Parts: sequence; C-alpha cells; structure tokens
Amino acid sequence: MSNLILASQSPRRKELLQQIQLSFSIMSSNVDETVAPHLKPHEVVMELALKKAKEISVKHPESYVLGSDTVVALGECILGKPQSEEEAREMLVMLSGKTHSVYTGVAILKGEKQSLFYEKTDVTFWELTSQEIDEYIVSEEPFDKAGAYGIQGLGAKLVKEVKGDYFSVVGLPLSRVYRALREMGYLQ
Ligand SMILES: Cc1cn([C@H]2C[C@H](O)[C@@H](COP(=O)(O)OP(=O)(O)OP(=O)(O)O)O2)c(=O)[nH]c1=O
Repeated sequence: MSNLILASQSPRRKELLQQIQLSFSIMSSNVDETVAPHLKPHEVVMELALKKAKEISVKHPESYVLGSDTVVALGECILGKPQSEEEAREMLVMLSGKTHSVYTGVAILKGEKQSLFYEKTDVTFWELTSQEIDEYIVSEEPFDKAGAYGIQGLGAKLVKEVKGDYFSVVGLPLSRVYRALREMGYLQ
C-alpha cells in the first residue's frame, strides 16, 4: 500500500488523523499563506490546502499527500491566526454574540490524481464579557488558531452552538477525508 503523508505542522491535525486510525507520516510544508484579497473563504482554504499538499507531493509523487487550511469568516471578513494580543481581542469582540463560519479546505494529491474540497461549519458564540475575553487571552490558547479560539480547548466555554462538522472546526473534516482517501484508491 502507498503511504500517506500529512503535510502539516498542526498538532491538532495529527491527533485528528490518529483518531481514525490511519497510519501516516508528517512533513510540514512551509508555504507563504498570502492570497489574493478578492478570494472567497472557500477559495482561500482550498488554494492554501493545495499549496501545502503540492509542496510535499512534488517530492513524493508515489505517496498520498494531505494538505489542509482553516479560516474563520464573519460576513466579508476572513480571520486567520491573530498576530498579537490586540488582534486576538479584536477578533473575539467581533465574534461575540454572533454566528460565524469556519471553513476548512482539504487537498489530497497522489502524483497527478487530486481530490480538493472544503467543509463549512457554522459556530455561534455567546455574548462575551470583556473579562471573559481577557481571561481567555491570558490562557494563550488563541494564538495559533484561526479566529483566535480553539473549540476543543478552553474555547468550548465561548461556544453556544455548532452546525456542521465539529472536527472540521478543529482542523480536519475527518469523515470526508476518510471517504476521499477511499475514493482515490487508498484504503482498499
Ligand atoms: C477555529 C479553530 C481553529 N483551530 C486551528 C486549526 C488550525 O490548526 C489553525 C488554523 O491554521 P492553519 O493555517 O489552517 O493550520 P496550521 O498553521 O496550524 O497548520 P498547517 O498549515 O501546518 O497544517 O487553527 C483550532 O484548533 N480550533 C478551532 O476551534
């Protein structure tokens, strides 16, 4: 069987893929994550997922390579990872009391073969007090996460409702990944 490579440095993606008991290796891709400003969120996450997967796939065309990207979208605004405490606070204030969409793009490549898709999950936040936001920032959990929160951690306290795939919010739409790999001929 050909092997599977997760093109990611995210510890969450590693844990998620382990959850469905796939054996894989990890090679982190280091791509420039700037994209054209007019792109819609689903286009952004698919473009970046493809970029991450391609970087590894060109060196390992015999392997299945999985790249992924997650962003948070509120109206026209696309939120990536906050670069400072101020930015994290701004993001959390924006998300407070509202419903946003989390988009995760997935690209699976094997040589010339490709599967590219995205998943959208709607997440509603409770109204947050400024004390709640400050306490959350102090925990440092917001910093390596799109939209400045992690639903799988302390961030669970902020979330009122989730519509769609929870795992996609954490970083990988697991069941779709599994099915895509099967359709591509992996896991026969
Ligand atoms: C909204 C949300 C995001 N996230 C994470 C998932 C992603 O790891 C991160 C978004 O950044 P990404 O750029 O998608 O991923 P990454 O830089 O962590 O890893 P790599 O590019 O190497 O694959 O935010 C959570 O862990 N929980 C959440 O609730």
